[in-house]
Amino acid sequence: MKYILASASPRRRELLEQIGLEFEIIPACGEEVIQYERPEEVVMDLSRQKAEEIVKKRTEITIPEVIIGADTVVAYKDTILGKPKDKGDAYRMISLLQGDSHKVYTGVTLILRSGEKTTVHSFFEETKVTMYPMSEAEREWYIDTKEPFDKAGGYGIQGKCAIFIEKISGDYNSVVGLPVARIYQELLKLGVDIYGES
Ligand SMILES: Cc1cn([C@H]2C[C@H](O)[C@@H](COP(=O)(O)OP(=O)(O)OP(=O)(O)O)O2)c(=O)[nH]c1=O
Repeated sequence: MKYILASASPRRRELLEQIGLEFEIIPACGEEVIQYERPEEVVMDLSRQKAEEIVKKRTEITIPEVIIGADTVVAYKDTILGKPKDKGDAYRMISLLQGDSHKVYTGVTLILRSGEKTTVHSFFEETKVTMYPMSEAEREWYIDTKEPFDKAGGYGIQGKCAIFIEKISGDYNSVVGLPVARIYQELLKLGVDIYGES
């Protein structure tokens, strides 16, 4: 089985490396078109768009393959937060999230291709994250670390923002960008055992 990660995210790459999977990276570069309101639908749909873009690029396949697409957003009350566009946007996001709880959604689409058969399987993980209150000076300091800019919700739980995380409920790796345990379980359901392969 060949595994392809349809992502340019270094965090997703590191998480797949961490579990010992051998895989190729083919980032999806198409524009993400949001057409849903509920965060779980948004992330599943965007993850499918990313994985399907790679399927279209690979018309001739010689061995069975699994393509993995993923997308992460932060939801605070009715607001969905993607990546901040600029410093002001990052400040707005971190101000919204500090001193309260929010949810992080990561959607994953696995596309299994073997012979003539293609199986598309999407799912999502929801993780609740609670942040301590942050003073204005702390928010400014955090934005100056530049960490917020390529991350949904404008923070990285795995970086300096860790000092502001009071608690989480759910999968930590999903917040970082890829729920590897759930992916393993879902692959098993599809009949793919990444460690049992000969
Ligand atoms: C909330 C949070 C998000 N993130 C990251 C994970 C994702 O990389 C990013 C959300 O953006 P995404 O659009 O999901 O992914 P991406 O653009 O980085 O990569 P690609 O589309 O090529 O797969 O935010 C963290 O690293 N830490 C966090 O705590």
